Amino acid sequence: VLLSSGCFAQSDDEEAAQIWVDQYNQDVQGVYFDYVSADWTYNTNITDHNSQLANEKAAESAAFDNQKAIEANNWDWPNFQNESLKREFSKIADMGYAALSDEDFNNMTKLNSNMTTIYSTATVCNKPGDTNGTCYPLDPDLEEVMSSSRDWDELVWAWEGWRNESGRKMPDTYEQFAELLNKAAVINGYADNGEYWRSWYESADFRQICENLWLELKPLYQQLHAYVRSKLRDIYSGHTFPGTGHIPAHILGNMWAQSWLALEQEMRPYPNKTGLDVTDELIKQGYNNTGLFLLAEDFFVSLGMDPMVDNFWENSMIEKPTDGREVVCHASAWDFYNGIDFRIKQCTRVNTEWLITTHHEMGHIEYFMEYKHQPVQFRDGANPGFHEAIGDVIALSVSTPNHMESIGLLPEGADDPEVDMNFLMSEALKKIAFIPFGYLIDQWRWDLFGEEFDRNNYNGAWWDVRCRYQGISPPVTRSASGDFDAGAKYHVPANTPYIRYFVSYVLQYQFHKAMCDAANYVGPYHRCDVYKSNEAGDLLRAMMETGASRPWPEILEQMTGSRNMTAQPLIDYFQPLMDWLIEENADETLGWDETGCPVGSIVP
Ligand SMILES: C[C@H](N[C@H](C(=O)O)[C@@H]1CCCN1C(=O)[C@@H](N)CC(=O)O)C(=O)N1CCC[C@H]1C(=O)O
Ligand SMILES: [Zn+2]
Repeated sequence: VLLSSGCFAQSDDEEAAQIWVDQYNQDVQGVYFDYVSADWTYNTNITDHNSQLANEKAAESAAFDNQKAIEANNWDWPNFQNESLKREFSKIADMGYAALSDEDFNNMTKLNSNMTTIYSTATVCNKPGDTNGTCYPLDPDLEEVMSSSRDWDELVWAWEGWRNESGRKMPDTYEQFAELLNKAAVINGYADNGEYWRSWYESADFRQICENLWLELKPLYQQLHAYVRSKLRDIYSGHTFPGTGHIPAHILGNMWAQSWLALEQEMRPYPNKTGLDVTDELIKQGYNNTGLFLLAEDFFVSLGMDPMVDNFWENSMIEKPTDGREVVCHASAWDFYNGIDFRIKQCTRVNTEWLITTHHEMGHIEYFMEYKHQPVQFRDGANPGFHEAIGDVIALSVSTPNHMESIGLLPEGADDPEVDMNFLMSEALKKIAFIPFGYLIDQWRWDLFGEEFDRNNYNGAWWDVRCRYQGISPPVTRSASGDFDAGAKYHVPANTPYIRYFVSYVLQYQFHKAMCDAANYVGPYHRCDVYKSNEAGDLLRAMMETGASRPWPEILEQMTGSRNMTAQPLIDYFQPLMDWLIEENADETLGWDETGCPVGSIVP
């Protein structure tokens, strides 16, 4: 509003503001649809041309966001009476990376796609015993070696080779990239990009809240770590483990040691009873990739959620293409912001792990569909951890012995207490093993953005948190500056924040408990299966449809009665296993040297 004095006063006309934002919500959907479509084309067909088109569309989308942020600030929205309108304006005004100049923004997206292309097309050659010079991609070949090989040297080949072909090619690019992320954050009034990312949790002491949750969960992790380390010492009796108590990172069944589920058979408390690895059953029963999706869809529909829409089946990429195209195999779920197009892109294989991942990705799709009526700025998780928890909370019911038996994937023994303990162990190998990993990635990134260490110690600082929090260590010497092992994990080159998974692993047990209580379930929570429960479904859907329209503590309270994240439901869920582990570990030395990595494992 131009005053007679020639100054601009911010308008407090909320009706005019509502009219403006209604128009914004019409216009923004087309802009975001174009950008997401171009990004989809690049992700499902990696070429320079498609990368360039996606970057151009990203720039157009950013220019739109930038323009709308400026227009939004014509209003005195911080003083709006209408809370929802104020919240919508605050999100439009916080323009993120669109604050950068065109040149900086284009440079940032180019650096980002360069690193994502390196990650998604890297291959490792010279496999021990190979004579034909074959080179292997991460997905599925190297991941298969990491989960099924028990040959120390073959595991070292895959573990070290992957890091050298992916992360090691990125640190200088990442340094420039981080500078641009920080530059945008500072323009928007944050100290650095880490503070910008943490702002999405709307909690002043978010970092402390996470540290407290980690400290609450650490005893459980240490018990599992001690048990698994003892078993691995037997399996790899010919090799020496560090005297500091760290576990060599390459023998935990996963390229990043973030899930130890691949060790389920060797870690089973009652080896002569069935475990919960249903891979063989899935294959025996002729499941194909689509079958895994239909299994997941059936559960969501049983809770009153929508089935996958037609164009989901037509346009999703559910397996690795065989026509020679290079694709970003890392699984992801896509919202095209038009309320119609929703897709999953993954290189599915028929096994237990992919059954879980398919539930995870479909959880995102169901959330997209539940909040599609919301204004675009509210089409998000209540906080990012909520989005990561939907699929997983469903998987907690699906994975139970009873449910597996009911869908014919567990031949027998669902009510056997020893099978129950085997089940809890397999859950712990997935969920408890993950906790420090989910926590540490952004501890490192927040400190990098906060310039707590410089380029010469990118990898030194990475291994510091890996050794201290996860109690693992590199199986071969790594360079503090020449290597960049963080870049060997998708989310770092792809620039996806990670603390959301740590938050999700806490929240999903709060959700599970609330849903089981709503379903009037009686018994231990680890045996609860909310399949077909209208009450559980109504509770979850009521939370999902609110999207990001209100502060997450209000939405959490509406669903669980608590405004805070609490680790108690997770701890209660695993209590029977914790008791068993304490007994089993009576003669074990718990933990590891938490001052850092074993001497000599990290060199300058
Ligand atoms: C396999 C899964 N892929 C992510 C996910 O589904 O979260 C992908 C890639 C990054 C974001 N993303 C999305 O799909 C988003 N569009 C979802 C949204 O809309 O917020 C993943 O990375 N996971 C699952 C367990 C832990 C972690 C890992 O594997 O380390
Ligand atoms: Zn996710």
